[in-house]
Amino acid sequence: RLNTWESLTTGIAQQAKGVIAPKEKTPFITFVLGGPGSGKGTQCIKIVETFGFAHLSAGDLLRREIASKSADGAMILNTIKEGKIVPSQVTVKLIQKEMELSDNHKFLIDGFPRTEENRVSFEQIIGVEPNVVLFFDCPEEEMVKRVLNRNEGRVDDNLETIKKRLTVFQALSLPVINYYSEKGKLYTIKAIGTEDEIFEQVRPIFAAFETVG
Ligand SMILES: Nc1ncnc2c1ncn2[C@@H]1O[C@H](COP(=O)(O)OP(=O)(O)OP(=O)(O)O)[C@@H](O)[C@H]1O
Ligand SMILES: Nc1ccn([C@@H]2O[C@H](COP(=O)(O)O)[C@@H](O)[C@H]2O)c(=O)n1
Ligand SMILES: [Mg+2]
Repeated sequence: RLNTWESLTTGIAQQAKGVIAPKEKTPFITFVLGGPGSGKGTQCIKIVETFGFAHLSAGDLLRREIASKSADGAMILNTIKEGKIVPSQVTVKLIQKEMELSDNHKFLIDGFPRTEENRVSFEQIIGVEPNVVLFFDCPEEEMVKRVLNRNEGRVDDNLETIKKRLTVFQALSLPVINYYSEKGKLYTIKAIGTEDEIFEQVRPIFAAFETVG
């Protein structure tokens, strides 16, 4: 059985949808990592505006599942309330669907992979590795302050859940960050200062890839 990218590039997924042309361009995948409130989503908006990526936020896709009252919705809601990680199969399928529907070949995958299990599952199902991994490195105190001020009505933006999310980040997400560091794919951003100051650290990373082609 072909993985997602093999079927996209051979045109099988498109033909099934009634679209004839296969995807012509090699995918360019960026994983966007960092603790809760480190500014991933905020910087992704700027990257999309400047470099024309498609933004896929794993958290947003999961929240959309809850809102649509899908079969997994209740399980996802409970998991997010607890600050835990949703089974990889569920999250990767949501990302897969968005990638297949997109006309873009440049993807910013925000808040994923959160665990080694997420990472391996993506490699197996999607069949590609990231080109770039961004890590927004932010002090815990600042992350807590930002999340508590976010005011978007998220069920996990309260002190109790934030503490759990920080523990999960340390225990399960840092190993993923270390993995990509060892592979030479990690770009660490000092995620303090104004949004614009932080973006000035991000910009040259993608600018360098633009000139390479
Ligand atoms: N540089 C910054 N300085 C101060 N506040 C910021 C900065 N960047 C983002 N924020 C604010 O901090 C909050 C969290 O930012 P954002 O939602 O981008 O974080 P995130 O990493 O996506 O978090 P989560 O993992 O919880 O989704 C938002 O209210 C955002 O407006
Ligand atoms: N790969 C992921 C990403 C997110 N979750 C769950 O969603 C919560 C919110 O995610 P944000 O990226 O918007 O902060 C997160 O705390 C997890 O509960 C997940 O399970 N797997
Ligand atoms: Mg976010």
